[in-house]
Formats: sequence, C-alpha cells, structure tokens
Amino acid sequence: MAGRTKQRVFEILEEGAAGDSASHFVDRMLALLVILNVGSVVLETVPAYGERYRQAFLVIELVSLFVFTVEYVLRLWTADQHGALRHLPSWLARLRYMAYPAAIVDLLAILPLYALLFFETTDLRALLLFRLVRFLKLARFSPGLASLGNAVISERRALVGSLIIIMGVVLTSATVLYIAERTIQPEAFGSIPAAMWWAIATLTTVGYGDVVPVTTFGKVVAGIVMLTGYAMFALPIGIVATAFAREIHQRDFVVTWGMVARVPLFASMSAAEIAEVMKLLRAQRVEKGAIISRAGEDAHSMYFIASGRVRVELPNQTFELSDGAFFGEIAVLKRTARSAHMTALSICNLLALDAADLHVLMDRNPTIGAHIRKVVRERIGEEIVTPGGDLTEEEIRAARKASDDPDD
Ligand SMILES: Nc1ncnc2c1ncn2[C@@H]1O[C@@H]2COP(=O)(O)O[C@H]2[C@H]1O
Repeated sequence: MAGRTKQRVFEILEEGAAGDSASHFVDRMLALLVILNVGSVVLETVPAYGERYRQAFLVIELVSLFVFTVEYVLRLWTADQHGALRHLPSWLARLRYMAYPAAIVDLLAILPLYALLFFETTDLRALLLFRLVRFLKLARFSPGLASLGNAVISERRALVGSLIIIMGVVLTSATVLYIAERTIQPEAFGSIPAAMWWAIATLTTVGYGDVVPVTTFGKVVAGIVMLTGYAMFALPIGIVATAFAREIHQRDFVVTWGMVARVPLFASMSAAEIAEVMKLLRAQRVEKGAIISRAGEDAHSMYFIASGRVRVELPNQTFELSDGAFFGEIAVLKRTARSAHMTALSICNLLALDAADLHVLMDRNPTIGAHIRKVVRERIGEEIVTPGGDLTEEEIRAARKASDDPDD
C-alpha cells in the first residue's frame, strides 16, 4: 500500500505520463508559485510597492516556504523510484538524488527562507539574489529549457573552444590599442586591462562610445576589431542554436514513413496503408531507465519500438525487446492490467498506438490482426488464456504482487 502511494506521488511529481491530469495540475501550480515568487521579488524593489505590500510579500514567501519544503521532502522520499536509482537502497538513492542539479536548485530555493526565520528579520531584500534562484525551478517544468541546458552541456567543448578564441581576440586587440593609444589617452588605454574594457565593448558590438581610439592606427585596428566581433560571436550562438534545434527535434520526433515501414509488422503494407497507420501512431521519446508502464497498471496503449531497447519484467521471466518489436498489446487486447514492468534500457523512440486505434487497425487489416494475435499466443501461451479470453486471475494477481513488492 505504502509502495503504491509512493509510486503515485512519484508519478505526480516527477514522471507525469501523457494524460495524467493530477501530475499536470501539480506541475502547473508549482510553476505558477515560482512565477508569483519571482514577480514579488522584483516588485518588492519598487519603493512604492515594497512598503505598502510588505505583509503580502511576506505571506507569499511563507506559503512558498511551506509548499517548496513539502515538495522537496516528497521528492526526496520518492527518489528511489527514479529509473536510474531504483536498483539502489532507498537511503543511497536519496543521497544520490540530492546531488542532482534540479534537487540542488530545490534545496537552494528553500534554504534562504529558513535563514530568514533563523535571523528573525522581515527584510526580505537581504536575501534577494538567493530568492531569485527559484527562477531556475522553472527548468523542471519547461522541456524547452531543459533541452537548452542539454544543448549547452553537449556542446561544452565547442563552446569552451570559441570562448578561448574570443578571449584571444580581446587580449590581442586590447594589447594593440594599448601600444597605439597609451601615451595619448593614458586614462582609457594606460594598461592592458583598461584597454580590454574597450575591446570587449567593441567586439560585442555594444560600443558605449565612452572610450574611442583617436590615432589613425588605433582607428584602423578598431575597424578590424568591429568586423571580427560579428564573426566571433556568431560562432557560439550558431553552436548553441544548432544543438538546441537538434535536441528539440529528438524530443518531439516526428513519426516518419520510414520509421513505420521498418517495423516488421507493417513491412508488408502498401505505401497508402502505411500512410494511414502513421496517422494513428504517436511519437514518444523515453529516457534511459524510465519506466514505461508497471505491472498491474491499467493499459491505454501499446507500443512499437522505432529505436532503442526495452526490458519486459514478468513475475518469473525477463525479456529484452529492441528495434521493430512491439509490446503492451496483451493488456490492451484482453482489457486487463499490464502483465509486466516495462523499462527503457536505452533512450527509446516509441510509436504509441491507443487501444481504440489498435482495434481499428486490426479490423481494417486482418493480416496484421492475425500476426498480433499469433505473437500474443506465443508470448502468453494457450494454457493461461481462459475460455472468456482474459488472462487468468492467477497471472493478474502475480502481476499486481510484483508491482507492490519492489523496494518499499
Ligand atoms: N513472454 C513474453 N515475451 C515477450 N514479451 C512479453 C511476454 N509476455 C508479456 N510480454 C509483453 O509485456 C507486456 C506487458 O504489458 P502487457 O500485458 O500489456 O503486454 C505485454 C507484452 O507485450
């Protein structure tokens, strides 16, 4: 029972499946609270509001402290449900989870408030910068932000490379301008660090105009630096933009004709039939270690593996399925609970087919219907199919037990 509660809390907080309205609601509420917080931090600094609404700002802060603390404690409690941490003892899973960047941000989002209580001050402005860390919590609720983070991390080497090039150009241009202008404008170009201010303002095309070269040589160098600036900064921007586009594309990958045609089950279909099937399939990207479905759960769809590997854990056997295979069809066809745990062993691109659409597909295409039924027969065996066509009570009980037992 406790295991089921923990699993549900985890699903609501961390792993909202498509269509899980409780999970989406909690995500939205938490994101709203973060936005309210950031808004109040910013408005507090406006003198006209800071004093007048002091009490209201304090209430927002204290409510946030309560909600974010409960959120953090629950995330810590359910840490051992994460795909990558499930094999660890609960205490170790929690310790490892605490080192996740998102968990660190969650902790930093509540710590300053405890400092506030501890130091018995009501001047929230003292903790201004710390409180704005909460803004980072939004990354958890925005897949786009997470993709941007992934893009920067995956291109870190190229970005460090372009940063070194930029630093080299800043240093060279500042040194040349120092040589050219130091005697004429000692206050602006009297040292290399001083000249670097001019170099950075010029290279970034900001051009404050507070410091300008006056010698002909200085002006020629400045012209070159201005032109180089565009090229220099286009480099990291291009790197991040390309990686970001790639990340987004991988996340919401499009179901293509080739992808469907590669699934052996559909290989014999005509192009027109494949085009029809494509309309029924939904693309779903699953991270490595994520649980796709649990034994004993209600089933709403079956899946085809476009790419990746999936582990199917039956109560007494474990199978591995890969590209082109399908799974999750038994519960959908028999209208029973899932008979196995299904976990992604690698990043998986799945094609999900809703229960109603599976029946449409099988009715429309008897060959596919017969093939799926044949695979089901091979998988579960004739002997455990009751005359009514349902899985035996014994198998369902075994599946439910398997989902209750693990690591409470
Ligand atoms: N013996 C088996 N071999 C391979 N896959 C299986 C086997 N038994 C069950 N499965 C798959 O595991 C899935 C678990 O969820 P379902 O019961 O919906 O559908 C099941 C099948 O797709």
